[in-house]
Amino acid sequence: MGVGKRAFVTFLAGDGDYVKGVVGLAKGLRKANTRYPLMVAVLPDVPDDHRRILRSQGCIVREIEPVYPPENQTKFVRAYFVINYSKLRLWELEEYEKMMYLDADIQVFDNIDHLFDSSIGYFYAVMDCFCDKEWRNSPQFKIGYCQQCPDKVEWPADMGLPPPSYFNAGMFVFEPNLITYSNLLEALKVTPTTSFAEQDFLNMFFKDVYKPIPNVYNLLVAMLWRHPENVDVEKVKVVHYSAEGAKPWKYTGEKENMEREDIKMWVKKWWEIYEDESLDYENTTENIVEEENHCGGRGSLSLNDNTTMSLH
Ligand SMILES: O=c1ccn([C@@H]2O[C@H](COP(=O)(O)OP(=O)(O)O)[C@@H](O)[C@H]2O)c(=O)[nH]1
Ligand SMILES: OC[C@H]1O[C@H](O[C@@H]2[C@@H](O)[C@H](O)[C@@H](O)[C@H](O)[C@@H]2O)[C@H](O)[C@@H](O)[C@H]1O
Repeated sequence: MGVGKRAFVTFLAGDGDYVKGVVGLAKGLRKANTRYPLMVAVLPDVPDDHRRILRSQGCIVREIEPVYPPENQTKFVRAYFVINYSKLRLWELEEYEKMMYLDADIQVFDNIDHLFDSSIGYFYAVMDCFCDKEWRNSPQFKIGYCQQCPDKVEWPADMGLPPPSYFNAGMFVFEPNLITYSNLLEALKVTPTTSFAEQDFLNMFFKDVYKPIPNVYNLLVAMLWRHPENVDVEKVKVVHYSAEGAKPWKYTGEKENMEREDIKMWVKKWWEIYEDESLDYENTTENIVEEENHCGGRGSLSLNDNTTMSLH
């Protein structure tokens, strides 16, 4: 693996509007003064003009091949979740020692570079919630159990052990490694697909090395109404707009819970970053520094401590 090289990485598929999420994420990371670049792992169906937009925002654009699960009759909670198995390609990026994956519907409002210094050998992510109706076919939903409030409804002894801690796969800190990558692909071939697609698969695969981290690093907006007692809004660093109707770039406020004042506030904060031209890569100092360091085209910039971020 790459000695010391670190990067954020997100995933983009299709020619739709998730590209706006990635632009927002790139600008949010820049505003948070991260030291590390943002790579965008794109499927072949991401159009050239979207790739150009991402490069113009200083992102590293890397094409990956899709990963499909074995043929199966499972109905994913959302049909398009099948493309999310392509996240498994990220373990092939061995030129990086550590990477932090972020969904395109995530925004980083505070510097989280310190997460890259976590001990090696573990998989770091935030625990998910089982209360959304999308979990209605799960045993935990059927008895009203959620790991966010394990004492509210006790796990019945006759159902065996309670499920192990289960993470949301929209944000995680991991170490690319070709052996892990090969093991992931081999395991996928023999693992039946389930409702939450690659999120379920990754939870199964990394269950012995998964280390929960505080939800300030991936606040699922549904936590605001499902488990407000577990949320300290003042300390939130990362917001995950995963609830239905919460994607800021297509927010209308019409879906359930979207009329909440706190949702409106987080969507407004996302737009303030997205529309802030001073955060566009071409208007930032590192771009100027880069051009001073390199005659001609954009190369990789040797970061010094006071360099904010080089998205190149
Ligand atoms: O048409 C799509 C759908 C999903 N995604 C990527 O897959 C991630 C997971 O999908 P989504 O955000 O809809 O899942 P959620 O976190 O809302 O459950 C997105 O954040 C994007 O990075 C994408 O690029 N194009
Ligand atoms: O493909 C499975 C997806 O599973 C996760 O989303 C879910 C999860 O958060 C549930 O708990 C919610 O109920 C649901 O709304 C939401 O879509 C990840 O955020 C996403 O990146 C991706 O891995």
